[in-house]
Amino acid sequence: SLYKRKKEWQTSDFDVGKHLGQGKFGNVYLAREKHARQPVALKILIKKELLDAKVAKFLKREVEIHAHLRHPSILRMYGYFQDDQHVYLVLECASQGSLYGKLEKRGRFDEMTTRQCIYQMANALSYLHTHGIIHRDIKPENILVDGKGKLKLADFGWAVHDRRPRRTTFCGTLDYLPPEMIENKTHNAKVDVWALGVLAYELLVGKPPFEHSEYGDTYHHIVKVKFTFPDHVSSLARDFISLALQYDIRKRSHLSDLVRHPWLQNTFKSVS
Ligand SMILES: Nc1ncnc(NCCc2cnc(NC(=O)Nc3cccc(C(F)(F)F)c3)s2)c1Br
Repeated sequence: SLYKRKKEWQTSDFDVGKHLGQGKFGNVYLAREKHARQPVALKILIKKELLDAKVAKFLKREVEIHAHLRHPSILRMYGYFQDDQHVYLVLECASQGSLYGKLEKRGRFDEMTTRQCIYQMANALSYLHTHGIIHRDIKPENILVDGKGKLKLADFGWAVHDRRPRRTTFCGTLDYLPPEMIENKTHNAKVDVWALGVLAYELLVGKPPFEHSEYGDTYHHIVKVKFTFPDHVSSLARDFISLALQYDIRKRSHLSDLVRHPWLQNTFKSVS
């Protein structure tokens, strides 16, 4: 099987099939590894683009982190290989695509579906934090759905082994960033707790809590933690989300407390 392979993979070990998705630095294809006859997702990255964008070291760190992770709610990275133009990531295939795609189609999820999603992601994050890893990029685009409707956290492009607070700069959407990151203060694993609160809100409501057309307005609403719930959101869901969206990281719940929150109790773990 994929686990017991001896030598390095090469492209001839795979039959490449349909295009699954377009990522920031390359495309993802459905592929079959010829010997194990197992479907995988093959992410093909263009070396020149990685070098031009100066992200090669991030990718190296991601592979080192991701390849060693084993958890039912984390997308497996079986390995990687390269040739002169490309880097290939050999990934578990999530046949139902991304949670982003499902959310876009449905508009928003009901509470039961949302609770199942958040329960699985809270456990995946708890596993990461126990291993000293912060994901730092939790959002529906980075959460995939397998054939049985189980969620798989993916894309550890921004993940870090972080045992000490560090400074970093971000580009891209602010929606999921906590105050301490956009105010460029030190940050820690609690950034993922904040993002889990944003995720729970977005799945229930259909858009993230601080979304505004102007960057400046989003910034202002995040640092003031200014958001409102539509009437249909239950009081238990509001309580859960409010515990995660705390400005002060000392007041922001630990994941270990959130996984025990009444809102997440006895969820039956799959997304229809
Ligand atoms: N149906 C599907 N089933 C399985 N997978 C699918 N898509 C791939 C999901 C990913 C998992 N892991 C990833 N990792 C990276 O992309 N890493 C990456 C890439 C470039 C630069 C960098 C960095 F250098 F910036 F960090 C880091 S993409 C799909 Br659609």
